[in-house]
Amino acid sequence: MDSLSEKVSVGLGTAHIKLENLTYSYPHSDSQVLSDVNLELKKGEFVLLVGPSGCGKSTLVRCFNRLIPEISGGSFSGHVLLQGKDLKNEKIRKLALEVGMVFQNPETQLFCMTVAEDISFGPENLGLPRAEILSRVEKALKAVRLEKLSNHFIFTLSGGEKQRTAIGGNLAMEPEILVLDEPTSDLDPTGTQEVLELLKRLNEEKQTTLILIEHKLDSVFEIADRMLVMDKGRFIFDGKPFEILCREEETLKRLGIHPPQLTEIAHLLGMDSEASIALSYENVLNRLAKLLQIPASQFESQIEQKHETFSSIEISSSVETFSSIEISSSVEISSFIETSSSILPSEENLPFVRIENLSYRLEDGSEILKDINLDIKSGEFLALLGHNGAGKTTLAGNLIGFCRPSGGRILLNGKDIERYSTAQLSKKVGYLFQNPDSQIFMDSVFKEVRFGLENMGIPKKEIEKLVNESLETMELSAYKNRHPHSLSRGQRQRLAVASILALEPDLLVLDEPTTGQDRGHILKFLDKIKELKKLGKTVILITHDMELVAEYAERIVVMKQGRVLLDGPTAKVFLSTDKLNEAGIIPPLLSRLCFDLQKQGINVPPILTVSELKSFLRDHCPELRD
Ligand SMILES: Nc1ncnc2c1ncn2[C@@H]1O[C@H](COP(=O)(O)OP(=O)(O)OP(=O)(O)O)[C@@H](O)[C@H]1O
Ligand SMILES: Nc1ncnc2c1ncn2[C@@H]1O[C@H](COP(=O)(O)OP(=O)(O)OP(=O)(O)O)[C@@H](O)[C@H]1O
Repeated sequence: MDSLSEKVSVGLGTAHIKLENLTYSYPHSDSQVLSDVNLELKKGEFVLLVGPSGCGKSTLVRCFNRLIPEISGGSFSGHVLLQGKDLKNEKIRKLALEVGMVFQNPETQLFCMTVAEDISFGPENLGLPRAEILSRVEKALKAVRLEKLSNHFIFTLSGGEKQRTAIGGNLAMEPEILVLDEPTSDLDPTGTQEVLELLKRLNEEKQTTLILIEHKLDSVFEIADRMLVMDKGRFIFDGKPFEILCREEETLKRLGIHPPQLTEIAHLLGMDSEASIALSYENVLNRLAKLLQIPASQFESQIEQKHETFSSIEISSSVETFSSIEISSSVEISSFIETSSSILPSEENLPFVRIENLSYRLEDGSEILKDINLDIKSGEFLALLGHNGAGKTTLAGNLIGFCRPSGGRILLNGKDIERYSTAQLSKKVGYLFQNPDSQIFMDSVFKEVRFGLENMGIPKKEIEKLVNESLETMELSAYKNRHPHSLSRGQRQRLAVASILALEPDLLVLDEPTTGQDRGHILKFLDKIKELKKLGKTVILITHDMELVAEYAERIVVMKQGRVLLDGPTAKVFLSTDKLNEAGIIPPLLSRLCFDLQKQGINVPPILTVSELKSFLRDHCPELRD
């Protein structure tokens, strides 16, 4: 046992969960996914499990209820003990009642017809009295805000609504141990905050032992007691989250695990070395306010500069927009438009995409999309945001011709999309499904990427080259002969992205493409998308990750209950906090800081990224220059 494993295995009293020398390989595979893992978790601990995509996190937690090796097969050695009891003779059915598990893909665990039936399934299996079952279901529905959808059919739910149902089902079981594998990946920011607060309460009030796997550390590092970092099937760090994040920043970044913005900013301000100051939003805000007591005049020129760049994006819809923003063209954006318009000649000078009075109704008459009007230019990078169930995926479905509008129309290059054949449309528009498993269907990684290209009539040699390039970009070359379903969730997501990227369509509609990815892979992938944008490709990114929106999108469209609520340049939209709140969106940390500084009369320009903050502070705070 190495020194780190020794440290990890030290615990007090009887461990709630104990792993002894756990080693595991999947069937038909020589490589060990878990290598001699030792761990003790105490009752009531709240543990954050992080690590790069494919390092073995999901594999590890599946050993806690014997899904591995019972269901998966493979070569397993070592022991898993639950309160001292070795699980090797336990039945999965029984363990499922003791160890709750929210899986990465909610669809794998929802099997009843309606939301309420699914949530009551667990308590019914516990043999509880009817009144207790009903009370638990009611509480769980409330906790995950699904009261209004309790009788809805599971298959009609949006991605986030399914994730909420899966979490609700586990809450209703009230297990002593709850494992959550990226439970908030499909939730809107408000939903994410609610679920995390709920977990914290569960942990404090019921002493539930929690193991939370997350790639996005911003909201979770403050609430967990302990952080375990995995790489290549073993633990490499174990300790208090904030300490690890500060002490091991370089190693973590190399692994693709990026520190939360709050710790990055605290580091920038030198606060991490001051033991007397707790790391909190308020303390960071106060420190910035103190540093930035600068006369307003110094900022005016900067604000103007920012607005010039922002104003380059035309605001098109009839919905509420930011009238204060002038509409003119910036050099950078207009050059994209020139490039793209020479590639994609548009009829009658129309924008690349025009959505006119679009509505979409279900058979029962309920209106999912209401009077949507949007113009999207070639080369724009637009983020489509909104609460779970707002209608984002439905709008995407209309754009790609999966759903037929009930009213209005969509023009692509000036031509109604109904006049395109499916083949023509699929060459122009690439759609990445919210759930990668909905689009993966070949039996090897290579064939999966090749499939779309073959249908485009490209010569064989050229296809091979394009497939290899695409796999290389998404760091999947090592897996090219593997069956896609033997990949980790993050790897499958990257495969789905690789298949779309290889086709280089004019319009890329990416429905939550970053789910299940570590930060390192996300940034590489979005940098690639940025390159495509420079070639005039248009990008619509549906996401709940506001930091990425701040970093990459020029324009934001916010939807609320089937309508467009806001439409404008990124920095401006993020300062519209009240409206965003209505749509379940919490602006990224830096926008919130700017907003709160402005409220204190400090005239900062809208800052969206840590590097923008860095250069701003370098210019205005001489004491921070080193
Ligand atoms: N059924 C399988 N057969 C073979 N290899 C598998 C199988 N399932 C997973 N693997 C491999 O095991 C490794 C660990 O996968 P796992 O799902 O545990 O990773 P992870 O850390 O949870 O990743 P992510 O963050 O992407 O979800 C990956 O390299 C994956 O390709
Ligand atoms: N066939 C259907 N029957 C009933 N309701 C439906 C159907 N299809 C979609 N809906 C409802 O329409 C609403 C919009 O769904 P959509 O998937 O477009 O939302 P979304 O904004 O993409 O959500 P998320 O962020 O959770 O993915 C949801 O409330 C969903 O339950």
